[in-house]
Amino acid sequence: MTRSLAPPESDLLAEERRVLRTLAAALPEARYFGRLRVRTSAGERDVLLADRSWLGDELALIDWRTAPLAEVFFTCDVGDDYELERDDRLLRGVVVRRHLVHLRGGELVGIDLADRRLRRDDADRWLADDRPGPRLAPRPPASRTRPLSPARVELDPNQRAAVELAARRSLLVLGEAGFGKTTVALHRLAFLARAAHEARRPFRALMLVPTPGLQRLAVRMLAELGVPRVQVDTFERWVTAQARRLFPQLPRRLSEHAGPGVRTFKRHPALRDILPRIVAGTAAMREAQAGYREHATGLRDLLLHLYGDRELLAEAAAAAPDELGPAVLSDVLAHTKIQFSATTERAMSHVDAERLQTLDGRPIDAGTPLADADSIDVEDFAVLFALHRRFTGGDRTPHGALSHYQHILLDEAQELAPIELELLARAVAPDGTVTVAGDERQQVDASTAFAGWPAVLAELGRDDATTAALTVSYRCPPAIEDVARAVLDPTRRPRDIAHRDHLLVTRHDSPCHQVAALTDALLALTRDDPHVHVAVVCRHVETALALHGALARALPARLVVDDGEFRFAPGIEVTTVQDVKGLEFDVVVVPDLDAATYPDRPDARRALYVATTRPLHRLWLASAGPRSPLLPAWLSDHVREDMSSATAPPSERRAS
Ligand SMILES: Nc1ncnc2c1ncn2[C@@H]1O[C@H](COP(=O)(O)OP(=O)(O)OP(=O)(O)O)[C@@H](O)[C@H]1O
Repeated sequence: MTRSLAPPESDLLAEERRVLRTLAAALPEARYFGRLRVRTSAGERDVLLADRSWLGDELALIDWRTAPLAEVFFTCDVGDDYELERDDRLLRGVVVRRHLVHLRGGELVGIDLADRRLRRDDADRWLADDRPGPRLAPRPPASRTRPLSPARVELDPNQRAAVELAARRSLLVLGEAGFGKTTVALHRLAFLARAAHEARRPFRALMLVPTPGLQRLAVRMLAELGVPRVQVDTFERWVTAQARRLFPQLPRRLSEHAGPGVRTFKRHPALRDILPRIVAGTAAMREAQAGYREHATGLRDLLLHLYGDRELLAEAAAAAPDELGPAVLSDVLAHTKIQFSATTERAMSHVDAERLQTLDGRPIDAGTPLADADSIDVEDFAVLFALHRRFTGGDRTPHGALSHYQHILLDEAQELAPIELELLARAVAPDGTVTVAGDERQQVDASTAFAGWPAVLAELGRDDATTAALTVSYRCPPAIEDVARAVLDPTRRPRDIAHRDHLLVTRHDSPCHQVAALTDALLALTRDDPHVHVAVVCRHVETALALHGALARALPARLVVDDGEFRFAPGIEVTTVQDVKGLEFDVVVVPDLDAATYPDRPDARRALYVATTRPLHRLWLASAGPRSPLLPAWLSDHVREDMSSATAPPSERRAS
């Protein structure tokens, strides 16, 4: 309902205008997002939420991201008592006012109270709307039961045919997100394990997934399916263990500070093309052998010849100039130089070991550019196996042989590089088979150059694999699926925008406004639907860290980045696109749908596709600032705009 302002609301408006005038007089460029008035034993005072701190005679700005009083703003309502610990003192008070403000061109255009918005309309009148902030509709009680575990679902005929394919055949499982690829692949594994058991054949299986989160989920599902003795790992962990066993002389330290170009180069097919040059011996290798150079040609030194030889790198880069530009080569050369320098501990091995630790007990190089000295990259292991194979014709060393499996299941296989697939092909036992599950639309590792499924099968030596294309969607409601498909293909029209409850699209005046809206909406949702599992999925780790810091002041939100420690249970988890591959949640919030985070580029489309295809029930797309061009055009009418972006101030409208 919209109405004129009641007298107390008019008083509040006048008060807010005074605050704004006072601030403008003291700091003409300053802006603020909200006001908190507290009463303490020293009297009442106002603080303004801004993006910096400042203390004036009558007003104080506090940084909304870090100030302790900002926590009071996000966690308390008007009338609430609060207590803050600061410098061993307890600060107590009562919240007297708490509201967000909307400014445009320095003019006040709106004030958001807990249950109302005061706003200036097109004719310059101030009105009050009974409008709470954006809300996610709770799931209907009937759909609150946990979805069936993939281990317990009734397979459809298409899925069953794939699962029960003759045991000697390899399988490629394709389909859009949520069509049951992982489900089919796991059931296939169970089917093969049973068949081997019945035939009294040995059955050793390996399942590789891209993230620790999916690894944990897969382990659970395999236990539910009753499949014993399957090793589930990420490729990185598996290859590290294999390399450590077969090449124990390699450096123990894994690098932590390689530039982004290093991973791209080391996983790129063009790198493989120059390996024969190392096998034949480069000029530098011949000089080393002749004793003119310091380095011998031990296995690891081959990496120095491979990555430290500018001419050889340039030769590889010439084959893929778009992906392996000068920045990539500089990253590789600089990183190689550091990796092959001695650590300070080694260079100063004559000094007492204890004196080579920092005060907090860390190695003296930690946190310095030398931190990666004498280290190896996880990507080097596949390269070393490839070199070793090219030199010796096999995968055996004096320390053992590459492990072999009767079955290898590769989930999310679109992320694997050719040199990794080449190694995995050799890990399949002579009578073994492979299941490959994947979706090229979900390829998000920026260092992978995906060359298509025929190329993947060829690398694995499985051109004869049977392809199962899954066609039934099981995870996302149609309204969400339509959004996800249109993210990939903007010409796709929605089948169904009737189910509005499934979707919420908002744009906020600032990150502070956005955090306030997310906090309020998630608190309301978890109150109405206590068993809901929510993921806030950011594209970048830095955003996840910052947003978690802001949300965790008011909500029991957990941060899950890199370690895959999802609870798979009710709660709120702040995470990244990379971490949620293959997973699903009741509700997904994409909080960074802005133009800088999701520009009109294929990699951004794929990342957004992954994020938008995780929800079982609700999807909230939110942004502060210019909206991403990837938001489907037909959704524009459904965006709930914050004040300033929706209403130009009268002065601007008159001018235009
Ligand atoms: N036949 C089925 N009946 C009911 N539910 C199913 C069926 N097959 C799969 N599901 C459910 O669909 C959801 C998605 O399945 P799954 O994770 O296997 O899909 P996916 O294709 O691997 O997805 P992604 O590409 O996102 O990894 C899961 O909740 C799973 O339990």
